[in-house]
Amino acid sequence: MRIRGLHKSYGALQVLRGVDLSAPRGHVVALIGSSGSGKSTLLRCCNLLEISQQGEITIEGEPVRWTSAGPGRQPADRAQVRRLRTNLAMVFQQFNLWSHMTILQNVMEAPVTVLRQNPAAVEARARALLAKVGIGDKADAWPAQLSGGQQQRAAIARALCMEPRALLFDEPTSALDPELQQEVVKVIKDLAAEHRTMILVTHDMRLAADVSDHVLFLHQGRVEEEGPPDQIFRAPRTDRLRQFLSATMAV
Ligand SMILES: Nc1ncnc2c1ncn2[C@@H]1O[C@H](COP(=O)(O)OP(=O)(O)OP(=O)(O)O)[C@@H](O)[C@H]1O
Repeated sequence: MRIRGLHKSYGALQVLRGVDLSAPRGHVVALIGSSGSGKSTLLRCCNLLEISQQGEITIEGEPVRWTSAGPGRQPADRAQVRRLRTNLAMVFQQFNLWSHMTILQNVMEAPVTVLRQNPAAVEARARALLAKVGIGDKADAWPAQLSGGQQQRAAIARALCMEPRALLFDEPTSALDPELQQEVVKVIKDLAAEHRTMILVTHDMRLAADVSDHVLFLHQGRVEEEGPPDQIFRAPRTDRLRQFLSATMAV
């Protein structure tokens, strides 16, 4: 995925002000920055959940086509949007599992109804993914019967079941108690070790340092500094990043 010169405003509020981002295949990119710096907005613009007003988005070599070049632009091709969204699975802070479906049904739902894949094949894949994230025994449970960490792992299995080209994580551990965060962190680390393409918004600097190949530090809608995690976390170049890290690490 490649983004060039992305701008996004909500009314008079300029949230993204010319952001570039590259997430080559097999790489993990972490987005860090203080609250309100535009991290989630950038992630949501990547998969067109939010529509940016300016800039280019290219996914798997395919540029998004727009109706016009102006601020009122919309994606021009609905089929393209569906295809691109299918290729970019998103994991949210609040899990967003469907409460009226079992865990297995949650994981199977999109591949069966959206991709129209064979239910028996999807079920086998879903069960394998639930086992992979360590909740193979919870297939027939309801979401409310699971801990937050188990629900988030189910949400990750659901994203993986779409066999996406890239995974987008929006603060996947923020809603969890510290002891439950670790089980989700382990799953994300395992996925990073498999060289999956991932973009990860996180407040957890240790997670960002452990799993990412590249880190973007956003400040007021701009990329203030970027680089490999060693540089970002051990040898920050800008005062803003130094201040951000010392404030974050002090918490
Ligand atoms: N739908 C929206 N309508 C209006 N303003 C919005 C909307 N979504 C986000 N914003 C504003 O855009 C700015 C950036 O928000 P965003 O959620 O992208 O920041 P963030 O860096 O992810 O913050 P956090 O770490 O707190 O989640 C904030 O000022 C926020 O209030």
